[in-house]
Amino acid sequence: MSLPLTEEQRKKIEANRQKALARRAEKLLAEQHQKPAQSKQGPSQNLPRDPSKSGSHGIFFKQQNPSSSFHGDERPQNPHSFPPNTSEQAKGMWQRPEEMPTACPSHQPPNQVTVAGISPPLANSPPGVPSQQLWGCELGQGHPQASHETQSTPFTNTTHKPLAKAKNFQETAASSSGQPPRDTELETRMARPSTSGQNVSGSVTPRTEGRLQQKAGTPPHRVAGSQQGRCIRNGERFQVKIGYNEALIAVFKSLPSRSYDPATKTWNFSMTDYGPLMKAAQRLPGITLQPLEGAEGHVESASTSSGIIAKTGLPAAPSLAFVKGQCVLISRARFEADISYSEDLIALFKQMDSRKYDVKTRKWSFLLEEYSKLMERVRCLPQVQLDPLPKTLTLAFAAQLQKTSLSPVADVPEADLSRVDSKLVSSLLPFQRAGVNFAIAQRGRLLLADDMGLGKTIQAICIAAYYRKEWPLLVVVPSSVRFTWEQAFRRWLPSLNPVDINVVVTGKDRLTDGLVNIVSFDLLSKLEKQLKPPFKVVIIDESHFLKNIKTARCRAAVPLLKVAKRVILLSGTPAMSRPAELYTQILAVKPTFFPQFHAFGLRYCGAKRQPWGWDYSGSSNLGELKLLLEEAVMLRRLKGDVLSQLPAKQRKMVVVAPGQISARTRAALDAAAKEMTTKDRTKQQQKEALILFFNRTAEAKIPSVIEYILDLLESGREKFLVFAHHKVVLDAITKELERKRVQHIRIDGSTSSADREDLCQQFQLSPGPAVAVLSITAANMGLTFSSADLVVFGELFWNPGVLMQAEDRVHRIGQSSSVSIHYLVARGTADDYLWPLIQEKIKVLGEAGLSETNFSEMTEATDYFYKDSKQQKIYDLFQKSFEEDGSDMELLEAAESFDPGSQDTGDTLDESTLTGSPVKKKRFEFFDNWDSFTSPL
Ligand SMILES: Nc1ncnc2c1ncn2[C@@H]1O[C@H](COP(=O)(O)OP(=O)(O)OP(=O)(O)O)[C@@H](O)[C@H]1O
Repeated sequence: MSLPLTEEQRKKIEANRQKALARRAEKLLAEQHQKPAQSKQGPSQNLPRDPSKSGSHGIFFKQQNPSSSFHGDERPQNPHSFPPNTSEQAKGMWQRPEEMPTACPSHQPPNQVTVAGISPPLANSPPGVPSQQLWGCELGQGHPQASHETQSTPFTNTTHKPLAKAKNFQETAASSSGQPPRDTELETRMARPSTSGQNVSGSVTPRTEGRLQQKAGTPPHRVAGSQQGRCIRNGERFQVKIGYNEALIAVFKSLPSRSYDPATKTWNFSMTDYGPLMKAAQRLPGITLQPLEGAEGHVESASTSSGIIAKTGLPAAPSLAFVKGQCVLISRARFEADISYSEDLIALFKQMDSRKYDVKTRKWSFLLEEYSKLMERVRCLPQVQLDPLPKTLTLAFAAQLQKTSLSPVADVPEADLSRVDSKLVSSLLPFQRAGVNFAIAQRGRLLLADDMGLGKTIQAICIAAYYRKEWPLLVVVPSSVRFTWEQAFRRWLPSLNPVDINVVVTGKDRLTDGLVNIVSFDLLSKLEKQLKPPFKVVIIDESHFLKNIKTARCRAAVPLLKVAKRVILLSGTPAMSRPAELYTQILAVKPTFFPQFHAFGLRYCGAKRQPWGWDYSGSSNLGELKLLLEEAVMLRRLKGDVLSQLPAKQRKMVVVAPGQISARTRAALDAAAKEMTTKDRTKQQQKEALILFFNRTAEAKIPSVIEYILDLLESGREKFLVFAHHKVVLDAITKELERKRVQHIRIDGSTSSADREDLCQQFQLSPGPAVAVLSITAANMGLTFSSADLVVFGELFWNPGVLMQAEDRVHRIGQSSSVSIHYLVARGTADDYLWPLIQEKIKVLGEAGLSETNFSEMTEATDYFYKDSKQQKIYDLFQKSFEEDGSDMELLEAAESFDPGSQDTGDTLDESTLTGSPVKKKRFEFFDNWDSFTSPL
């Protein structure tokens, strides 16, 4: 690591530089005098006035001596690329492409190096990233991982002071757009007959310099002493202090970056316009502009490159401007150079067969197969730093780079699924089959990011079943859907013996007891020790739960995923607000892509250094990130893409966790069930027992329902309806939503008709996340909530007609999407009887042609109801009770007035009941940060 230069050292270097410049000038002048004929003609007559014109004829012109003293660049030069011979300078200042070195010589003397690929001023680089030896072309070929590595090097370069200035100028120019803004009207007016844009797609607008030559349009001489002014640096811009001059003002107005400050009555410009302005000013009679301190090279460059012979009669010097930019992937086949203007660079670009110029973005792009060639040549341009594509990209797109694949979309072969249960395979929708093919082409490592409700579960089970020989399988899921997954395995893999499915319910259970082991995120981190030997096949549902690398769940899961052979991540919303959230999921699928977060952060999170450290909350190069993900990590289809393959309604039965029912509630439920089946009870007593059972079910389900709602919100579900029946359930849900500050409305029996309409509108128009908490009986008709496409039934209701009506609050005119309906069903509660009852009734209605809906076709677990004699009895009782006149009313009233706190069971719904076990409590604390991860900082 070098130390920064002292002031004294800097002065000495500058003095030596000046001496060298003077010597060089004298020498050249002497040579000019010795060749009067040639000097009469002037080198400019041997040179094309505008190198870009020549470029259009397929000739590449390259200045031979960028180390020429006159532009003030003291960087040592590559003698092979730029012969120091002065006669060469005079005659061969521009060179044909065939004369251009195609690669930088690798045998440079240590004191003669070019700086292509180096980020000056290296002294400004942020610390924290290992230093890299960057001198010399051959080092450029080594592709420092990405620009950030270069920038991050704590490196002090003793020869880069003026260059540092130039770099600063260019950084302004290379800001987000990469090119200075342009005045198209002016361009049309002032365009010279340049052919620089020929042979490219779109036309290249003439450069500012050319416009200014025409604008000024004056002979190249000056009227001495008329009007004097000077340029003053002002941050990233410069200001011109000079009295009024009409011609000069016209020049100012032609510059794209112009800005007039009425307070100081001065014009100021970005450094990109410095050269053109100085050049134009030199051509105005009577105007003398003192250049910016330390930027004399710009002036020389400006005058000489426009064909004006400097007083010394010396050949044109190259522009001192240091341009810096990066390569960015813009499609599977092409990359773009995101860099500001450089004459040499444009000439080089024009040598590429696949070049394209985009007039809108003003950027050049090329086929990936020309990437290596281009980069090799760019490395030989001393004043250009074009950062390469990250290595990860060149590996992911190796086929395109080597020209073995030019297909605009990836070719995914059809997988042989003969080893997977035919029931599953034949049920796959075409897009689901394509998803399985993609996963197998990716060797079982992918992020399946299909929109919600598109059937990620069935696809994941199919992919995992393809690798069945490598099982035991681990399935990590939010705790609210553990049992739904169990049911899905039973449904889709009939070949799997149900006893081989192990749902881990407590921290004492074994994680490896089954062939299929289903565990919640939270329990996984507790059972980490049981992960040896590691699982070879792992499914992670709602993988965005891993987005925060600091969480215990992430720390437990990521190492496991890195070593697993197959990793199937599922998420409808892999990132909700920023690319940083994707990092752990990418790491899990492709551990070698970005082993260090910093590299990912610099490229895709717009990383910025702040006084407190690095800020990775932004985003950058998102198009490229998407391409990389689609190529090698992620498959994502939106509902709209596959709508024609989807049913209008998709129902899902969600088995909610019985583990969340407290011991007291469980005892109360059992007592009520017993009461219903006890002999010699009167009808009234049985009915009372049924009401109690129903009420206790409501109470028992509250924590699971709330957890499920919060899981949905965390998963990015923006708007949905939650139907419940008991007041106590509706109250608990709204209370929790208030606590979490989630926007919501509530409509129940106490809501007036006028308010219902208002609330409905409020929900419909709400732009962000919103939940409508609705009473099944009071809000099942007359309301439209078509801005949502998901309905959750926290409770079941015995009348399927009412459920259908409730579902249709979203499934109605105005709804353009397929809607998802989730029924939350709790085992060991009244749901055991209500669910089959509902199915039975719907079946009957269907047979009578009164209902098109068949629940069992689109829901898991049709075998949910286990018919032993006791259960049958309760079921019959339910059926009878609900069919009798007036029963509904009695049950409804009982539900409305049910207050568990007033029951004589001593079982109250306090905070701890809601939040359940200590594990749950912790989980709820996690959700307290909900706001922070759903909205950008
Ligand atoms: N090919 C299919 N055949 C029958 N039912 C299907 C099929 N695909 C999906 N389903 C059903 O559609 C419903 C939604 O599927 P699933 O829960 O897997 O969606 P998802 O993509 O995981 O949604 P989310 O992101 O909301 O969890 C389920 O009830 C599922 O059984």
